[in-house]
Amino acid sequence: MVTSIEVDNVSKTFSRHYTRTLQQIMVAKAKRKKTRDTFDALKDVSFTVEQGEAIGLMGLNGSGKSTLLKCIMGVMRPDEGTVRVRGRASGLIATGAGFHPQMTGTENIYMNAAILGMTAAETEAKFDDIAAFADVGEFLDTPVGNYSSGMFSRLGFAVAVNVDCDIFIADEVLAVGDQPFKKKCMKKMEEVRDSGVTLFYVSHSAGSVRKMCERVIVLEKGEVGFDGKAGAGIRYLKYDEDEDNDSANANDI
Ligand SMILES: Nc1ncnc2c1ncn2[C@@H]1O[C@H](COP(=O)(O)OP(=O)(O)OP(=O)(O)O)[C@@H](O)[C@H]1O
Repeated sequence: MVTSIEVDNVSKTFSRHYTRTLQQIMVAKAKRKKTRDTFDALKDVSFTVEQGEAIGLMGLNGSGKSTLLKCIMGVMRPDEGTVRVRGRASGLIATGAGFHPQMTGTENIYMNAAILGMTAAETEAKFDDIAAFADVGEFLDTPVGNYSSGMFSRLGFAVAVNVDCDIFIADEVLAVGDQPFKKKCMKKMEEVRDSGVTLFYVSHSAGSVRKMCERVIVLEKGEVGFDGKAGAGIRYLKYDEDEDNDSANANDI
């Protein structure tokens, strides 16, 4: 077994501001109220992932999933602890992240691919596949600032999934796509997973996590609450009650 990701005692603290203007700060200070404080988005998170594992990262809103994935992707540094990643990581952390609104879809494909570590020649070779997967038609030649959120998601996923990578991260990428696109993404992610790439899949859909992942990590207020078999993780979260609703979608996608 080859270790793909090693997250070791990772903590990340953010500032929380209660005031925005100088006047508000003065008033708050006069009233001896706090103007800001800090909170821990990640607290002492540790786990190891073997190459080829498919992990469902789950947890309530604000539990720290995106923060953790940003640390794994290397776009954010933990305040404490270390993240070691073997190989190239690709994926989507937020819809539209890394896109420039005034550049066209085509230009953004090249820029986004470069950010994800692809050379211009690699992007050139994969361009037709990327464009076909995104399937945004003539919008490819218009500035992405005019795209709908679903179209952003299509373009971002199409680039990310065409990067030759060792780790693929999909954070809520399917939240804004339409049903045919979700189906296509799930099929593509299954292919990626089956090719031996390590997969991190963030979703609130128990059905799709069960379908995609053998292991689930649950974050609770920035801490690892559960790490084990997918079914047990979903039961731990008590998401099973929603399974009927959810599985309709999951079967669709
Ligand atoms: N750059 C930042 N500055 C300040 N606070 C932040 C920043 N990024 C995230 N947070 C906060 O950190 C906490 C964890 O956020 P994060 O986006 O990691 O949660 P999440 O589990 O991905 O949530 P969701 O399911 O809603 O996407 C939240 O309270 C969020 O407001």
